[in-house]
Amino acid sequence: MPSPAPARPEPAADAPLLAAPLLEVQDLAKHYPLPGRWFGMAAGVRAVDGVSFAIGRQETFGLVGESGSGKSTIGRMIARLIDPSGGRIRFQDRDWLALSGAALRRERRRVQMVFQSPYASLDPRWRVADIVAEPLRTHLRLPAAERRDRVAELLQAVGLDPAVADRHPHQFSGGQRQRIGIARAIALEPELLIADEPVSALDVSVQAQILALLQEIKARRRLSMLFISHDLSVVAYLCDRVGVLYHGRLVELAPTRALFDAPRHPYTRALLAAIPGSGRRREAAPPTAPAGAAPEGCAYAGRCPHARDLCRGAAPSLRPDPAGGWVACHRAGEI
Ligand SMILES: Nc1ncnc2c1ncn2[C@@H]1O[C@H](COP(=O)(O)OP(=O)(O)OP(=O)(O)O)[C@@H](O)[C@H]1O
Repeated sequence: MPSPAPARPEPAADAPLLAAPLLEVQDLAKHYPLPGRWFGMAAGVRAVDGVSFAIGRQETFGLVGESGSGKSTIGRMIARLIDPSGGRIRFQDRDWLALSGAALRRERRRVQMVFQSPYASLDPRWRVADIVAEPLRTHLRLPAAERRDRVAELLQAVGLDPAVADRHPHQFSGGQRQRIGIARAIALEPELLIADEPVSALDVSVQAQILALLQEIKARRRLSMLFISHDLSVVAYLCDRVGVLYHGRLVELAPTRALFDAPRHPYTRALLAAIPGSGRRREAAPPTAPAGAAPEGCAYAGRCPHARDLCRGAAPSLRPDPAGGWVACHRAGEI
């Protein structure tokens, strides 16, 4: 018999949503069964587990967490590249998960992704012009001459000379390739850009340039952005608010400044302390997200210096914090 899913805490009724958001994610989940086992949820990986947040118009929302915490899975579910196991996504007040077939193909242009690796995400056989023009051809069916003009415009918008349109990706540096990826992502004038670790494969020297480009494009085109990163210092530069993920769950969500000035969750504190030169005292071992099924209690209890029996027995839900953010910690009020 497949084992039943263990009881999960209900999300707080007043989960961190906004008055008139562009995107609203509620109780989102993605569970993967472990290979060779019965498909009982308890036996699988809870890659994402009951995540709720919203992104406002022209807001940049950061999702931060260690490798394996579920960041990319959330981004890919919002972009409709993979289907959730549960939960709801509303985009512009519409049921985003109800879209299928032609309607999905038509609507998904509103949400576009910039991927981590500018090496893997660009087909080496294609010319830059074809890479950037591809969404224009398939979604808008623009005639060739208009496509050429539009490609030139897009290359300029990302700081590239339109004369490079005839070259192939291998003729560019990593930073330039990421610019090409950004040009392709904005070609259809999306309303939400999902940037999944867009600078982590790049040399440190070019990371700042790409972040500045994303910031400029976001402001000029009045986009909203979901910015995914394992690096809190990068998130601090770009994001208005930040959600901290641990083991598939949001453990803290707050305006960026508040999160950095007064982190509430012990995991957020550990992440901040791990930033070189942060001057923060380390409270626990460097944070790494454990693989496998979450324990019944708080997933962070095993490495949390503040954990008590309560933390090991029941998972805390995300609750509003008097300081203005949201935190999922039984002891947030005491520590
Ligand atoms: N197709 C899949 N089948 C099984 N497990 C998966 C699959 N995709 C992701 N996972 C698991 O889901 C969890 C979350 O993965 P995800 O890639 O979303 O994390 P992440 O925070 O983006 O990490 P990274 O930065 O390393 O990509 C991980 O434990 C991962 O192994």
